[in-house]
Amino acid sequence: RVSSAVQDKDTIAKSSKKGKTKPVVKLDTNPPKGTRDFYPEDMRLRTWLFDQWRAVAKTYSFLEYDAPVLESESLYTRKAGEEVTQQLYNFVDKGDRAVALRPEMTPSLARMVMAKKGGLPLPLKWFSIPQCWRYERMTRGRRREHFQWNMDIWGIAGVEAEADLLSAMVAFFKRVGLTSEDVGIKVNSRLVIAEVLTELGIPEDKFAATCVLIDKLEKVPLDAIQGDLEELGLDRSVIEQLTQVLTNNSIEGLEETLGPDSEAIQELKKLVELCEAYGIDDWILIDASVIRGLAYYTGIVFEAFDRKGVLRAIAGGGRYDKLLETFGGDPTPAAGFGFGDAVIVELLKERNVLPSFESSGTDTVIFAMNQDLYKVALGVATTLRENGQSVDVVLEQKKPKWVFKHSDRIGAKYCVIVAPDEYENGQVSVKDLESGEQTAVMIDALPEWVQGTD
Ligand SMILES: OCc1cccc(Br)n1
Repeated sequence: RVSSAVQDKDTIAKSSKKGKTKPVVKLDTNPPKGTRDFYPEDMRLRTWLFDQWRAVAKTYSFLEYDAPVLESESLYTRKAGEEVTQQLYNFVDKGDRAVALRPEMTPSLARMVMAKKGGLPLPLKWFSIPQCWRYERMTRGRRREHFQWNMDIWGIAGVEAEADLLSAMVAFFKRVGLTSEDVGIKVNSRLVIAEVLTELGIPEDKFAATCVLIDKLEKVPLDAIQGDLEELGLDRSVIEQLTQVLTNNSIEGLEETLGPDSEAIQELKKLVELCEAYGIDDWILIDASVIRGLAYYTGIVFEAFDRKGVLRAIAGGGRYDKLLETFGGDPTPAAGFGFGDAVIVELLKERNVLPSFESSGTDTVIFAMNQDLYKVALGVATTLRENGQSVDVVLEQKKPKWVFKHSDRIGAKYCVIVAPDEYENGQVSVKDLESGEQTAVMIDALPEWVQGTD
């Protein structure tokens, strides 16, 4: 029985066969709410972006890993009010298990590291490009999935890890044609907040949730989080004093507040020195207002942004030394970043540095002028493919006009025509689709011809 939802007249096309009306449900061709289809041209862009991410990961000697998109919900049941856990794409499966589509990759990575119980030689530098999910009421029509380049270093306690990660982030920006005029990376340390909260007598077990609240303050006025503050037992004056400190955008300014012995100041100074050694200091800004919305960050945090201030954060990351312990694992230092696929593409389009993806990448379209020569064309196609060309065989009898139009539409470079006259001389006709020049080539000489093409 077709569900009542599709019984309405708009979606049923009546097909009358022998007078019987058999309702045919018209398929809704949209992808599920908040998700995207990637048609070939979209896929070429996505593959190009992932190739840039993989190339940088390789030059930084990071190894690729992956994990299921479906995880136990228990990986994300942190009680710090983070957006990412409040918008979990979760459900109970047919085995009555509480599961979720991963909203981020770091907990899966932590699970994988923990599963090896110290059997993994540290430090490890791993990367992944997982599709991550959230279930947001479509009030704002925002996406529910994105691909996020994750780069993480486990086993290094010093800011050397953060500096290497920042350098990798900059290497990507430079690789895709962005400069430090286009993008900056704000750097802060949650130790700044920790030291201020300690000074104000706030117990350490409230730090994470306070950070999440402060991060929310960037988007909503203080009144909107008053309830959360009271729930945390935080006096409004604490937040006002804290936000005062967070307006600092220099180490010197912070030093006045925190004093020269501050651990936060020491680590920020060292990180800046290392960034100078990487040659990326012109990308880096100290900005004490950067908190990031994930509860598990424990030290340095950073956020890449477009300097015109038009777009949302491009990428973000930081140190999360306690994550494994929250899963019952051994204390293991860790730092990493996440880099979404949507904002960076918006930025590249806006800065006009996105390559064109119109061409299919096909080198040669081949067709037989008549059916008798079809098998000859297949042999020629095989020779061209075995010599490394991407070859599109016209699989049905078509007139040259159609073939040239098709070749042009897919952006092929050459068209090989198998025609009776040339074939009698053991040749095919090759048309250079850019110059329009057409020449006869011996079939036996095609490997050399391929080598001579660009
Ligand atoms: O950046 C937060 C996030 C998580 C999962 C999916 C999407 Br879209 N966005």
